[in-house]
Amino acid sequence: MIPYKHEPFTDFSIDKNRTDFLEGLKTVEAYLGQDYPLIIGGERITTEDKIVSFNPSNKEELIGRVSKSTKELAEQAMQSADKAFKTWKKVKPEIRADVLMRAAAIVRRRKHEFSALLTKEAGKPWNEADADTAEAIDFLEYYARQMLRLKDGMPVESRPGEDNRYDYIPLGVGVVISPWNFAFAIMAGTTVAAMVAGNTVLLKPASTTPVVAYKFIEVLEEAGMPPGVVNYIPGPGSEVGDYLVDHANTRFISFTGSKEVGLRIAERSSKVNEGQVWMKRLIAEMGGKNTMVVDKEADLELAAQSIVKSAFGFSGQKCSAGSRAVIVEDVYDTVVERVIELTKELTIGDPVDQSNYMGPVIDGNSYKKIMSYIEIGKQEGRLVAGGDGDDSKGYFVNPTVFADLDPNARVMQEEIFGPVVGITKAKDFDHAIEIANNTEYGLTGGVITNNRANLEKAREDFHVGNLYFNRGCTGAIVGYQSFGGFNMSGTDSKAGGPDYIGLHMQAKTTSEMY
Ligand SMILES: NC(=O)c1ccc[n+]([C@@H]2O[C@H](COP(=O)([O-])OP(=O)(O)OC[C@H]3O[C@@H](n4cnc5c(N)ncnc54)[C@H](O)[C@@H]3O)[C@@H](O)[C@H]2O)c1
Ligand SMILES: N[C@@H](CCC=O)C(=O)O
Repeated sequence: MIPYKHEPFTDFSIDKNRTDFLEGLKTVEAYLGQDYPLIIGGERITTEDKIVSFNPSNKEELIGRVSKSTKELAEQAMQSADKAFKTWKKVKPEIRADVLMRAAAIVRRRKHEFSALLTKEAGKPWNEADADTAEAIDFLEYYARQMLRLKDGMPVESRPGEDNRYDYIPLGVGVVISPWNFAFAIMAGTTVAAMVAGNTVLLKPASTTPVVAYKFIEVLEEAGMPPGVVNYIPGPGSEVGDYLVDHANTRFISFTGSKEVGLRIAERSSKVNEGQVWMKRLIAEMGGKNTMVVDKEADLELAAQSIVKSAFGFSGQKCSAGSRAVIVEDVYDTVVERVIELTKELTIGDPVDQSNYMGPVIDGNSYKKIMSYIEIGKQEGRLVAGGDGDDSKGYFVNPTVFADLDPNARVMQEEIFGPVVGITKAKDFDHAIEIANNTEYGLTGGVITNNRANLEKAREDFHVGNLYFNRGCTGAIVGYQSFGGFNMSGTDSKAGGPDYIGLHMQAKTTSEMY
């Protein structure tokens, strides 16, 4: 097997690549508005009640109507996953890994179609959609290889006349609950990490982006996944999610989403229900309130560029987004001025048009939430860019910058999950790190400085799971910058990291005397 290397991003300055992406859009446009069933035990099940997926750039454009799971259907899926586990766990790890490698090849062949679907269903600009698809391919390639690394367990010591072994075995049925913001990569990555380890999966994708998840299950089937190994059961989190989290047969839950839902799952999953003979394992990846720190000895253009890119890439709808900046007072005015200039240059509109840097936010609820935070920001700080939006056709919020905020202001503390960045002034570098740490989250952070001692100070004291020096704080690459955070950002389960697959297994010791 060739060594893992991440999937390169598409260079859209090349004519051929632009044409290919436009072809992808045409392919997707030809299947817009279709109905999609649930997939339980390989069987297609259609329900009357539907989840309706719209294009967030154009509320009138229907992406698809997806059958909606109920508790009864979730129960059926649980039984099917339970049955499939009995055989899937015995399938050789090499064969399980093979399904992922084949799936990666299929997605790679249909790369621009998948990205175009993300542009339509999630409102992703071309480069962001391309990165999401590339990350999905990376998860497939990387986790397949990681499984092969773990398939023979770990070496342990033996004594004369004794053979000791340390093997990894799968856990059981896992519930995978995924978010809409990396509708392909995170949905696919969390699903295949669980299945390649020999578990079976109940996948509940986010209700705003269920179509891309359906298309991915089709890919897994084409790649040789047996029926029942991954069951596709979109449905309301409050009904289907709670039911499966509480279920006595659920062995583990892999959740990615907000702090609020993550904590609810943590609480419910810790309760032992009737018939349950294990403590459920929880992998939770939650929100962030991530800070870009700018020192006085720094490349100030790089600082401004990094703040803007981290804040407004995919309209700030990344858990990694740099939603706050802390700038040392000596360079504060210069950096803020440049951030304002760069922000005002950003283009916003339907991401189908490649020239738009930013597309919409995901839906009406998100639009309302972001606009209400913008009103709060106007009371708390100095609005220096943006501050408005337009939801007449789609959900567009202009990139918004608040300066001169108190570090404890709400817009500096609460996850807004939209194109809003708050800026505050620090007396010196130590003060900047202190402010950067004054949040309940601990996901990503960035430091822009040319001072080696300050970089080392940040390495030790800036308490985040993913810390970046002299670059922005988004865009972790599978296998290179394993991703996951501290504190209220989750269980620091590092997606795309060398120990991630291990979280989906349990170690068994056997000791034989000769
Ligand atoms: N740390 C990470 O790796 C990471 C990655 C992406 C997104 N996020 C976070 O996700 C959030 C945005 O995504 P979102 O809006 O989809 O989050 P969300 O918490 O609203 O929803 C996430 C998933 O949970 C489901 N859900 C809702 N209620 C549930 C319940 N009671 N039981 C079980 N499942 C339930 C939803 O249907 C969805 O599938 C942000 O907070 C962002 O920071 C974190
Ligand atoms: N892994 C992504 C963020 C995922 C959450 O939204 C990044 O590093 O930007």
